[in-house]
Amino acid sequence: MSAVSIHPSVDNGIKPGTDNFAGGTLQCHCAADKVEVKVDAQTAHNHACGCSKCWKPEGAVFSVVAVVPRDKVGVTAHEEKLKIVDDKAAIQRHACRGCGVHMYGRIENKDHPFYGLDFIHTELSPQTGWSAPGFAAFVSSIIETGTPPAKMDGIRARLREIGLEPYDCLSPALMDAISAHVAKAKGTLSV
Ligand SMILES: N[C@@H](CCC(=O)N[C@@H](CS)C(=O)NCC(=O)O)C(=O)O
Ligand SMILES: [Zn+2]
Ligand SMILES: [Zn+2]
Repeated sequence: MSAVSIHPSVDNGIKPGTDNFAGGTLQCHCAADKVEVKVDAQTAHNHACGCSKCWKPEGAVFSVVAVVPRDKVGVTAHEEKLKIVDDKAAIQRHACRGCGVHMYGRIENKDHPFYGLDFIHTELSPQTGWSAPGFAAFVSSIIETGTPPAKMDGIRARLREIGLEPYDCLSPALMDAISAHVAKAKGTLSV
């Protein structure tokens, strides 16, 4: 039996990012009039996401998604093709009307723990050197998009094998950052 497929960019091994990499462009999948986004920064917290809302390439079970400061992200071509997938979601995903690819996800709520960061998929970039994914988030959520629960043990084992520790929410470091943000707002944060 062939190995469980997670996402084409990690199924054959994960390539580390390049030191001093400073960004590049993202292009949608349209054959012509591609939406193009310029990102003037290396990504952080790159990870596989199993949630139903993040964009995945055809056939992939997981999305691969990272963050960059929002002021480092700009649309450089065919912005008119973009639409917000769900303007009620915390992350407003700007998708191409032509091909459906999500070009960037933006948080407009200034009180959100991740306000200031945009979510991007670096597989849309012709450049190499972007940071590599380091963990898998929202793993149990793949059941919501059709993965049989009986396959979950095998999928978690495969994620560990390729170095992506599986979590059913975010990684401990990010969950701690969220709780610290909440504690600070409540005045209960200890240092
Ligand atoms: N089980 C849900 C989880 C959705 C979810 O909470 N996704 C996370 C990871 S991207 C999130 O932060 N979502 C905020 C948003 O989509 O605005 C699903 O699969 O739809
Ligand atoms: Zn497109
Ligand atoms: Zn997600």
